[in-house]
Amino acid sequence: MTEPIIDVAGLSRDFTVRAPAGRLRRASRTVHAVHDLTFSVPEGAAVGYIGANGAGKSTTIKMLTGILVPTAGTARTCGKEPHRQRRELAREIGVVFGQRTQLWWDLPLHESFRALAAIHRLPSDRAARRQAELVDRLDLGEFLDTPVRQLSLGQRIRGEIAAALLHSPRLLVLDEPTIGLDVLSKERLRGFLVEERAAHGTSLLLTTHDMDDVQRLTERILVVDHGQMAFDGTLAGLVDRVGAQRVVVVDLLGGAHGAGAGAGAGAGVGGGAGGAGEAGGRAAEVPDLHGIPGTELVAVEADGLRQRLAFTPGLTTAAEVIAAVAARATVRDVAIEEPDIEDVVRRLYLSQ
Ligand SMILES: Nc1ncnc2c1ncn2[C@@H]1O[C@H](COP(=O)(O)OP(=O)(O)OP(=O)(O)O)[C@@H](O)[C@H]1O
Repeated sequence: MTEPIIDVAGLSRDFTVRAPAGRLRRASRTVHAVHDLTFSVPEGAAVGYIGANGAGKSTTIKMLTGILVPTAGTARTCGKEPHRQRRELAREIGVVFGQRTQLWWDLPLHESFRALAAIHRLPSDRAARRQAELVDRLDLGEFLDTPVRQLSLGQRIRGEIAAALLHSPRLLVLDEPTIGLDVLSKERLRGFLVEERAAHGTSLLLTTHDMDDVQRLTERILVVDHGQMAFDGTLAGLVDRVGAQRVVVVDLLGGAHGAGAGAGAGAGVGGGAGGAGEAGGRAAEVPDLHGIPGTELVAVEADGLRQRLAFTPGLTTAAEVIAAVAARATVRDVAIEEPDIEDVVRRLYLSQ
Protein backbone atom coordinates (compact mmCIF):
# COMPACT_ATOMS: atom_id res chain seq x y z
CA MET A 1 0.00 0.00 0.00
CA THR A 2 1.32 3.47 -0.82
CA GLU A 3 1.96 5.85 2.01
CA PRO A 4 -0.83 8.37 2.78
CA ILE A 5 -0.26 11.87 1.44
CA ILE A 6 -1.21 13.20 4.89
CA ASP A 7 -0.87 11.18 8.06
CA VAL A 8 -1.59 12.77 11.39
CA ALA A 9 -1.60 11.14 14.83
CA GLY A 10 -2.47 12.84 18.10
CA LEU A 11 -1.55 16.19 16.58
CA SER A 12 -1.88 19.12 18.98
CA ARG A 13 -0.87 22.74 19.08
CA ASP A 14 -1.25 25.06 22.03
CA PHE A 15 -0.72 28.80 22.12
CA THR A 16 -0.01 30.78 25.23
CA VAL A 17 -1.85 34.07 25.21
CA ARG A 18 -1.39 36.82 27.74
CA ALA A 19 -4.34 39.01 28.57
CA PRO A 20 -4.83 41.84 31.08
CA ALA A 21 -6.13 40.56 34.42
CA GLY A 22 -7.01 43.54 36.50
CA ARG A 23 -5.30 46.92 36.18
CA LEU A 24 -1.68 45.92 36.58
CA ARG A 25 -1.48 42.19 36.07
CA ARG A 26 -1.40 40.12 32.93
CA ALA A 27 -2.40 36.49 33.14
CA SER A 28 -1.34 33.69 30.81
CA ARG A 29 -3.87 31.37 29.31
CA THR A 30 -3.35 28.34 27.09
CA VAL A 31 -5.41 28.03 23.91
CA HIS A 32 -5.68 24.45 22.63
CA ALA A 33 -5.95 25.46 18.97
CA VAL A 34 -5.62 21.85 17.76
CA HIS A 35 -6.11 18.98 20.13
CA ASP A 36 -5.28 15.31 19.56
CA LEU A 37 -6.16 15.13 15.86
CA THR A 38 -5.76 11.80 14.10
CA PHE A 39 -6.56 11.22 10.43
CA SER A 40 -4.98 10.19 7.20
CA VAL A 41 -5.58 11.05 3.56
CA PRO A 42 -4.64 8.63 0.77
CA GLU A 43 -2.66 9.90 -2.22
CA GLY A 44 -4.95 11.32 -4.92
CA ALA A 45 -7.86 12.11 -2.56
CA ALA A 46 -9.65 15.46 -2.25
CA VAL A 47 -10.61 16.41 1.29
CA GLY A 48 -12.53 19.41 2.61
CA TYR A 49 -11.34 20.65 6.00
CA ILE A 50 -14.30 22.42 7.53
CA GLY A 51 -15.10 24.22 10.75
CA ALA A 52 -16.31 27.47 12.25
CA ASN A 53 -14.01 30.49 12.66
CA GLY A 54 -11.32 29.69 15.20
CA ALA A 55 -11.93 25.92 15.03
CA GLY A 56 -8.26 25.23 14.27
CA LYS A 57 -8.16 24.81 10.48
CA SER A 58 -5.35 27.24 9.70
CA THR A 59 -3.30 26.00 12.64
CA THR A 60 -3.60 22.43 11.30
CA ILE A 61 -2.59 23.52 7.81
CA LYS A 62 0.37 25.44 9.15
CA MET A 63 1.55 22.29 10.96
CA LEU A 64 1.00 20.14 7.86
CA THR A 65 3.05 22.52 5.74
CA GLY A 66 5.86 23.04 8.26
CA ILE A 67 5.11 26.65 9.19
CA LEU A 68 4.23 25.74 12.78
CA VAL A 69 5.77 23.14 15.06
CA PRO A 70 3.28 20.84 16.85
CA THR A 71 3.12 20.89 20.64
CA ALA A 72 2.44 17.14 20.62
CA GLY A 73 1.74 14.31 18.21
CA THR A 74 3.05 13.73 14.71
CA ALA A 75 2.27 14.91 11.22
CA ARG A 76 3.61 13.50 7.98
CA THR A 77 2.92 15.24 4.70
CA CYS A 78 4.06 13.55 1.48
CA GLY A 79 5.96 11.13 3.72
CA LYS A 80 7.94 13.96 5.31
CA GLU A 81 8.01 15.52 8.72
CA PRO A 82 6.88 19.04 7.78
CA HIS A 83 8.80 21.31 10.13
CA ARG A 84 12.03 19.28 9.96
CA GLN A 85 11.94 18.72 6.20
CA ARG A 86 10.34 21.95 5.15
CA ARG A 87 12.54 22.49 2.10
CA GLU A 88 12.11 18.98 0.72
CA LEU A 89 8.39 19.22 1.39
CA ALA A 90 8.15 22.52 -0.51
CA ARG A 91 9.04 20.62 -3.69
CA GLU A 92 6.08 18.30 -3.25
CA ILE A 93 3.33 20.62 -2.11
CA GLY A 94 1.68 23.77 -3.40
CA VAL A 95 -0.03 26.05 -0.91
CA VAL A 96 -2.42 28.94 -1.45
CA PHE A 97 -3.72 31.04 1.40
CA GLY A 98 -6.57 33.04 -0.14
CA GLN A 99 -5.89 36.00 2.12
CA ARG A 100 -2.11 36.13 1.67
CA THR A 101 0.17 36.19 -1.34
CA GLN A 102 3.21 34.15 -2.26
CA LEU A 103 3.79 36.34 -5.31
CA TRP A 104 6.12 39.30 -5.38
CA TRP A 105 3.87 42.30 -5.01
CA ASP A 106 5.84 44.72 -7.21
CA LEU A 107 6.92 42.27 -9.87
CA PRO A 108 5.00 41.31 -12.97
CA LEU A 109 3.41 37.88 -12.70
CA HIS A 110 5.85 36.26 -15.13
CA GLU A 111 8.80 37.39 -12.96
CA SER A 112 7.23 35.65 -9.97
CA PHE A 113 6.86 32.50 -12.06
CA ARG A 114 10.50 32.76 -13.14
CA ALA A 115 11.67 33.18 -9.55
CA LEU A 116 9.57 30.22 -8.40
CA ALA A 117 10.89 28.03 -11.23
CA ALA A 118 14.42 28.90 -10.07
CA ILE A 119 13.59 28.22 -6.41
CA HIS A 120 12.19 24.80 -7.36
CA ARG A 121 15.16 24.23 -9.70
CA LEU A 122 12.87 23.31 -12.57
CA PRO A 123 14.62 22.61 -15.88
CA SER A 124 13.85 25.59 -18.10
CA ASP A 125 12.00 23.65 -20.83
CA ARG A 126 9.80 21.94 -18.24
CA ALA A 127 9.11 25.24 -16.47
CA ALA A 128 8.24 26.93 -19.77
CA ARG A 129 5.86 24.14 -20.81
CA ARG A 130 4.12 24.03 -17.45
CA GLN A 131 3.84 27.82 -17.25
CA ALA A 132 2.35 27.98 -20.74
CA GLU A 133 -0.19 25.28 -19.83
CA LEU A 134 -1.23 27.04 -16.60
CA VAL A 135 -1.33 30.50 -18.17
CA ASP A 136 -3.57 29.14 -20.91
CA ARG A 137 -5.93 27.20 -18.65
CA LEU A 138 -6.17 29.94 -16.02
CA ASP A 139 -6.54 32.69 -18.61
CA LEU A 140 -3.55 34.65 -17.36
CA GLY A 141 -2.01 35.61 -20.71
CA GLU A 142 -3.18 39.21 -20.59
CA PHE A 143 -1.76 39.84 -17.11
CA LEU A 144 1.71 38.32 -17.31
CA ASP A 145 3.34 41.76 -17.51
CA THR A 146 1.16 43.34 -14.84
CA PRO A 147 2.64 43.90 -11.37
CA VAL A 148 0.82 41.70 -8.91
CA ARG A 149 -0.42 44.62 -6.84
CA GLN A 150 -2.42 45.85 -9.85
CA LEU A 151 -4.27 42.58 -10.38
CA SER A 152 -7.90 42.16 -9.37
CA LEU A 153 -8.58 39.63 -6.60
CA GLY A 154 -9.76 37.01 -9.12
CA GLN A 155 -6.72 37.52 -11.35
CA ARG A 156 -4.37 37.38 -8.37
CA ILE A 157 -5.89 34.17 -7.02
CA ARG A 158 -5.53 32.56 -10.45
CA GLY A 159 -1.92 33.73 -10.44
CA GLU A 160 -1.43 32.25 -6.95
CA ILE A 161 -2.86 28.91 -8.05
CA ALA A 162 -0.63 28.85 -11.13
CA ALA A 163 2.37 29.67 -8.91
CA ALA A 164 1.46 26.90 -6.48
CA LEU A 165 1.13 24.37 -9.33
CA LEU A 166 4.14 25.39 -11.41
CA HIS A 167 6.32 22.61 -9.99
CA SER A 168 3.49 20.02 -10.35
CA PRO A 169 3.17 19.23 -6.64
CA ARG A 170 1.66 15.97 -5.39
CA LEU A 171 -0.49 17.83 -2.87
CA LEU A 172 -2.29 21.14 -3.28
CA VAL A 173 -3.36 22.87 -0.07
CA LEU A 174 -5.89 25.64 -0.52
CA ASP A 175 -7.01 27.79 2.39
CA GLU A 176 -10.24 29.60 1.43
CA PRO A 177 -9.29 29.93 -2.26
CA THR A 178 -12.64 31.30 -3.46
CA ILE A 179 -13.23 33.81 -0.66
CA GLY A 180 -14.28 37.18 -2.08
CA LEU A 181 -14.60 35.97 -5.67
CA ASP A 182 -17.76 36.54 -7.71
CA VAL A 183 -19.93 33.57 -8.65
CA LEU A 184 -18.52 33.23 -12.16
CA SER A 185 -14.88 33.44 -11.03
CA LYS A 186 -15.54 30.85 -8.33
CA GLU A 187 -17.10 28.51 -10.83
CA ARG A 188 -14.25 28.90 -13.32
CA LEU A 189 -11.68 28.26 -10.63
CA ARG A 190 -13.50 25.14 -9.48
CA GLY A 191 -13.71 23.90 -13.08
CA PHE A 192 -9.97 24.41 -13.47
CA LEU A 193 -9.20 22.54 -10.24
CA VAL A 194 -11.39 19.60 -11.23
CA GLU A 195 -9.58 19.34 -14.59
CA GLU A 196 -6.15 19.77 -13.03
CA ARG A 197 -6.77 16.95 -10.57
CA ALA A 198 -8.18 14.71 -13.29
CA ALA A 199 -5.12 15.34 -15.48
CA HIS A 200 -2.42 15.04 -12.82
CA GLY A 201 -3.98 13.07 -9.93
CA THR A 202 -3.06 15.89 -7.52
CA SER A 203 -4.25 15.38 -3.95
CA LEU A 204 -6.22 18.27 -2.50
CA LEU A 205 -6.73 19.58 1.01
CA LEU A 206 -9.15 22.49 1.02
CA THR A 207 -10.52 24.72 3.74
CA THR A 208 -13.62 26.65 2.83
CA HIS A 209 -16.85 28.08 4.16
CA ASP A 210 -18.49 27.60 0.75
CA MET A 211 -20.76 24.59 0.27
CA ASP A 212 -20.33 24.70 -3.50
CA ASP A 213 -16.55 24.33 -3.09
CA VAL A 214 -17.11 21.31 -0.89
CA GLN A 215 -19.54 19.73 -3.33
CA ARG A 216 -17.59 20.37 -6.50
CA LEU A 217 -14.08 19.75 -5.25
CA THR A 218 -14.07 17.20 -2.46
CA GLU A 219 -15.21 13.65 -1.87
CA ARG A 220 -14.63 13.55 1.86
CA ILE A 221 -14.90 16.12 4.62
CA LEU A 222 -13.31 16.47 7.99
CA VAL A 223 -15.06 18.79 10.40
CA VAL A 224 -13.02 20.23 13.24
CA ASP A 225 -14.54 21.76 16.36
CA HIS A 226 -12.41 23.47 19.03
CA GLY A 227 -9.36 21.79 17.57
CA GLN A 228 -10.86 18.30 17.71
CA MET A 229 -12.23 16.04 14.99
CA ALA A 230 -16.03 16.24 15.00
CA PHE A 231 -16.78 14.35 11.76
CA ASP A 232 -14.93 12.36 9.11
CA GLY A 233 -17.00 11.15 6.16
CA THR A 234 -18.96 12.23 3.12
CA LEU A 235 -20.99 15.39 2.83
CA ALA A 236 -24.16 13.32 2.34
CA GLY A 237 -23.28 11.37 5.51
CA LEU A 238 -22.86 14.61 7.45
CA VAL A 239 -26.11 16.08 6.15
CA ASP A 240 -27.86 12.83 7.14
CA ARG A 241 -26.27 12.81 10.56
CA VAL A 242 -27.34 16.32 11.49
CA GLY A 243 -30.76 16.04 9.84
CA ALA A 244 -30.17 19.17 7.78
CA GLN A 245 -32.83 19.92 5.25
CA ARG A 246 -32.33 19.86 1.51
CA VAL A 247 -34.58 21.82 -0.81
CA VAL A 248 -36.14 20.65 -4.06
CA VAL A 249 -36.76 23.63 -6.35
CA VAL A 250 -39.31 22.87 -9.06
CA ASP A 251 -40.10 25.01 -12.08
CA LEU A 252 -43.60 24.26 -13.26
CA LEU A 253 -45.69 24.85 -16.30
CA GLY A 254 -48.86 26.80 -15.47
CA GLY A 255 -51.97 24.79 -14.64
CA ALA A 256 -52.13 22.01 -12.08
CA HIS A 257 -53.10 18.50 -12.86
CA GLY A 258 -54.26 16.09 -10.22
CA ALA A 259 -52.84 12.58 -10.31
CA GLY A 260 -54.56 10.86 -13.19
CA ALA A 261 -56.46 14.00 -14.08
CA GLY A 262 -54.26 14.80 -17.04
CA ALA A 263 -52.36 17.99 -17.67
CA GLY A 264 -54.14 21.07 -18.68
CA ALA A 265 -53.84 24.79 -18.31
CA GLY A 266 -56.52 26.24 -16.12
CA ALA A 267 -57.26 22.97 -14.34
CA GLY A 268 -57.05 24.99 -11.12
CA VAL A 269 -55.70 24.37 -7.68
CA GLY A 270 -56.87 21.39 -5.76
CA GLY A 271 -54.77 18.43 -6.78
CA GLY A 272 -52.82 18.77 -3.52
CA ALA A 273 -53.61 17.03 -0.28
CA GLY A 274 -54.43 19.71 2.25
CA GLY A 275 -54.18 22.32 -0.46
CA ALA A 276 -55.59 25.61 0.60
CA GLY A 277 -56.65 27.11 -2.72
CA GLU A 278 -55.66 30.68 -3.36
CA ALA A 279 -58.37 32.90 -4.61
CA GLY A 280 -58.47 34.91 -7.76
CA GLY A 281 -57.24 35.23 -11.35
CA ARG A 282 -53.78 33.89 -12.03
CA ALA A 283 -53.54 32.15 -8.60
CA ALA A 284 -56.24 29.73 -9.71
CA GLU A 285 -53.71 28.17 -12.09
CA VAL A 286 -51.00 27.79 -9.48
CA PRO A 287 -50.25 24.15 -8.75
CA ASP A 288 -50.60 23.57 -5.03
CA LEU A 289 -47.70 21.67 -3.53
CA HIS A 290 -48.76 21.80 0.12
CA GLY A 291 -48.92 18.57 2.06
CA ILE A 292 -46.49 16.39 0.12
CA PRO A 293 -45.42 13.83 2.75
CA GLY A 294 -42.09 14.59 4.41
CA THR A 295 -41.88 18.08 2.91
CA GLU A 296 -42.55 21.64 3.89
CA LEU A 297 -43.43 24.19 1.22
CA VAL A 298 -40.99 26.98 2.01
CA ALA A 299 -41.46 29.36 -0.91
CA VAL A 300 -43.80 30.02 -3.81
CA GLU A 301 -42.22 32.34 -6.39
CA ALA A 302 -42.75 33.54 -9.96
CA ASP A 303 -46.54 33.48 -9.68
CA GLY A 304 -46.36 29.96 -8.32
CA LEU A 305 -44.34 28.59 -11.21
CA ARG A 306 -41.26 28.13 -9.02
CA GLN A 307 -41.77 26.43 -5.68
CA ARG A 308 -39.37 25.29 -3.00
CA LEU A 309 -39.98 22.20 -0.92
CA ALA A 310 -37.69 21.50 2.03
CA PHE A 311 -37.29 17.89 3.07
CA THR A 312 -35.26 15.98 5.61
CA PRO A 313 -33.16 13.19 4.10
CA GLY A 314 -34.15 9.98 5.84
CA LEU A 315 -37.84 10.93 5.96
CA THR A 316 -38.17 11.07 2.20
CA THR A 317 -35.93 11.30 -0.85
CA ALA A 318 -35.53 13.88 -3.57
CA ALA A 319 -36.84 11.31 -6.08
CA GLU A 320 -40.03 10.75 -4.04
CA VAL A 321 -40.60 14.47 -3.70
CA ILE A 322 -40.16 15.03 -7.43
CA ALA A 323 -42.51 12.13 -8.22
CA ALA A 324 -45.16 13.59 -5.89
CA VAL A 325 -44.80 17.01 -7.51
CA ALA A 326 -45.06 15.49 -10.99
CA ALA A 327 -48.35 13.86 -9.96
CA ARG A 328 -49.78 17.32 -9.28
CA ALA A 329 -48.16 19.54 -11.86
CA THR A 330 -46.18 19.53 -15.06
CA VAL A 331 -42.53 19.85 -14.06
CA ARG A 332 -40.32 21.86 -16.40
CA ASP A 333 -37.08 21.79 -14.40
CA VAL A 334 -35.78 20.59 -11.07
CA ALA A 335 -32.82 21.65 -8.92
CA ILE A 336 -31.76 20.47 -5.51
CA GLU A 337 -30.25 22.94 -3.07
CA GLU A 338 -27.97 21.57 -0.42
CA PRO A 339 -27.99 23.06 3.06
CA ASP A 340 -25.59 25.83 3.91
CA ILE A 341 -22.26 24.56 5.25
CA GLU A 342 -22.37 26.96 8.19
CA ASP A 343 -25.79 25.56 9.13
CA VAL A 344 -24.61 21.96 8.86
CA VAL A 345 -21.53 22.67 10.98
CA ARG A 346 -23.64 24.53 13.58
CA ARG A 347 -26.03 21.58 13.81
CA LEU A 348 -23.13 19.17 14.18
CA TYR A 349 -21.57 21.24 16.97
CA LEU A 350 -24.93 21.42 18.77
CA SER A 351 -25.39 17.66 18.50
CA GLN A 352 -22.00 16.85 20.11
N1 LIG B 1 -0.47 32.75 16.90
C1 LIG B 1 -1.50 32.54 17.72
N2 LIG B 1 -1.45 32.96 19.00
C2 LIG B 1 -2.48 32.74 19.84
N3 LIG B 1 -3.62 32.13 19.50
C3 LIG B 1 -3.73 31.69 18.24
C4 LIG B 1 -2.69 31.88 17.28
N4 LIG B 1 -3.09 31.33 16.10
C5 LIG B 1 -4.32 30.84 16.31
N5 LIG B 1 -4.72 31.04 17.58
C6 LIG B 1 -5.98 30.63 18.20
O1 LIG B 1 -6.16 29.25 17.91
C7 LIG B 1 -7.51 28.97 17.61
C8 LIG B 1 -7.60 28.34 16.21
O2 LIG B 1 -7.27 29.32 15.24
P1 LIG B 1 -7.20 29.00 13.67
O3 LIG B 1 -6.69 30.24 13.00
O4 LIG B 1 -6.45 27.74 13.47
O5 LIG B 1 -8.73 28.76 13.32
P2 LIG B 1 -9.45 28.61 11.90
O6 LIG B 1 -10.32 27.42 12.01
O7 LIG B 1 -8.44 28.63 10.82
O8 LIG B 1 -10.34 29.92 11.85
P3 LIG B 1 -10.80 30.83 10.58
O9 LIG B 1 -11.90 30.09 9.85
O10 LIG B 1 -11.31 32.07 11.26
O11 LIG B 1 -9.58 31.08 9.73
C9 LIG B 1 -8.26 30.28 17.75
O12 LIG B 1 -8.80 30.34 19.05
C10 LIG B 1 -7.17 31.32 17.58
O13 LIG B 1 -7.48 32.50 18.26
